[in-house]
This record gives sequence, structure tokens and C-alpha cells, in this order.
Amino acid sequence: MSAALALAEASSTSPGPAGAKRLTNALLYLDDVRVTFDGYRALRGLSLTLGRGEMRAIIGPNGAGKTTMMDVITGKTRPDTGTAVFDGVHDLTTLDEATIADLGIGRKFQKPTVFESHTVADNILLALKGPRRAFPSLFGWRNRVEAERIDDILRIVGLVPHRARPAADLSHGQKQWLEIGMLLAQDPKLLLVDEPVAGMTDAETEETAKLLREIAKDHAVVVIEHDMHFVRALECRVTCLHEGAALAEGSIDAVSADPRVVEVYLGR
Ligand SMILES: Nc1ncnc2c1ncn2[C@@H]1O[C@H](COP(=O)(O)OP(=O)(O)OP(=O)(O)O)[C@@H](O)[C@H]1O
Repeated sequence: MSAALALAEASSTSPGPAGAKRLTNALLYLDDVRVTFDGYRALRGLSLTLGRGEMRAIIGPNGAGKTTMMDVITGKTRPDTGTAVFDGVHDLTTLDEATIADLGIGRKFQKPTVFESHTVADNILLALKGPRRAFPSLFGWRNRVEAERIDDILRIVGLVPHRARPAADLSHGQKQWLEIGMLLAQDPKLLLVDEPVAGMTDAETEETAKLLREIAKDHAVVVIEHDMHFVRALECRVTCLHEGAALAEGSIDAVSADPRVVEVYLGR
């Protein structure tokens, strides 16, 4: 189905956030997005539709445009032309990075960036959404709510036994999970995760697939990844990008059996 058709099918008159009319029921809608860097066409008509609560894996050869796509979604890169709509009403091509993050799009880059000298629990606390110290009289209540939220997040990312350790003492895989936890603390609607298992052990990779599947029960997630065993373990729809556009999309079995995907990516 073409993205334009998907938009038409997903069209709805249901009210969006703040009563605005939704353009689409999809959480993320990209259509014919084009980005050029100094004459190089990094995105050449990329279209992609992500449903609410959907997890999607993005694969594709180096230079296919995966990172550029994330940059467009987060407002880091402005497309030359094309449509990028979040939550049915927000035109991502006109918003800055801070505004887009506030809308509920969280991004995790490949390299973990945690506060090494702080404890694991404090890293989550520092990332929690919402103003602090605004209501001193509610401190006790606030602390309790925050403590419960921190516990929840540490449980999801499997770091409860490590909560009091400095982040510097964690393994590489555990630091990645902590950063995913910090992303969750921001309460995003959509998590963008770039190559989370690069450098992980097999056991950590398996654990990461499990935790992303858990997170995907309540959030939409887009994962860029080259490790096909991991992509299979995510048990989600897969999109293969090539030369700045979607080459194939479907189940892991369908996409990995697609001769075009084998030719440009898997067979190399
Ligand atoms: N700021 C930039 N200036 C010039 N060219 C760029 C810039 N950013 C990306 N490119 C080029 O655009 C193309 C797409 O890059 P992109 O990083 O999106 O690919 P990718 O699919 O994420 O690749 P990888 O798997 O290697 O991370 C590449 O050829 C890259 O060199």
C-alpha cells in the first residue's frame, strides 16, 4: 500500500491533542520525504507509517538514510520537501528539536551517555519528566511518587539489583539499558533507538530484545539495527531502507527473503 493510500485509509475526523483535527490516525506519518546534503540525496522520497504502540525495526546498508530519517523525525534535519506528521496533528518539518522532544519523541543514540558518577537510581531521577521543587509542601508525596516510578523503570530495564551502584561500574550493556530507562523516564510516546546492541554480548542482546518488547507494550518504538538475529527477536514489522527510500517492508521472513533486500544488504 502506498503511503498516500495509507494516509487516506487512516484518515479520521477524530479530534487530536488539544482538539485539533487529526490528519491521520498513525502515530508517525512520513510521506515522500527528501533531504539533500551538498547535492547528495540522502533521502529520496522516504515514506513510512507507524501505528500507535507499534514497534518497527529499520534495516539497510550503510548510507541508506536511516540516521537521516531519525534526524528528520527529531527536527535535527529539515527536509527539502515531504510530509512528517506526529500524532496526527504535529508537522515535524516546522518544529525545533526541543518542541519535538516535548511532544513525546525520545531518542537514544548508539553510544550510551549516562552520568557516570551518579548512581543508577539517580540517573533515572535526573531524567524524570516534570518540574522539580515547584511545590515544596508536596515534597513527601512527590518523593514517594518518584520513588515508585524509579522502581518501575528499573524493573523494566532489569537494573533493580544495581540501583545504588555508580553508573560507571555498569557493563556496556547495562549502561545501554540505563539510558533506555532514562528515556522512559521522559514518558515518551515514541522511542527512537539507534543500534542498541552494538558491542553487547549475546546474552545482553537477548535481554535487550526482551526489554524492548516489554516497552513496546505501552510505547511506539523505532529501532535501527544491523544485527538480524536481534531484529528477529524483536518480533515486529521490518522496513529496509536503500538509497534514501523504503525498499521493502513486512515481516522479518518476508523482508529477508526479498531478493532486492538480499542483493543490496543481506547478501553482502
Ligand atoms: N550532515 C551531512 N552532510 C553531508 N552528508 C551527509 C550528512 N549526513 C549524512 N550524510 C550522507 O547521507 C547519506 C545517508 O547517511 P545516513 O547516516 O542517514 O545513513 P545510515 O543508513 O544511517 O548509515 P549507517 O548504517 O552507516 O549509519 C550518507 O551517504 C551520508 O554520508
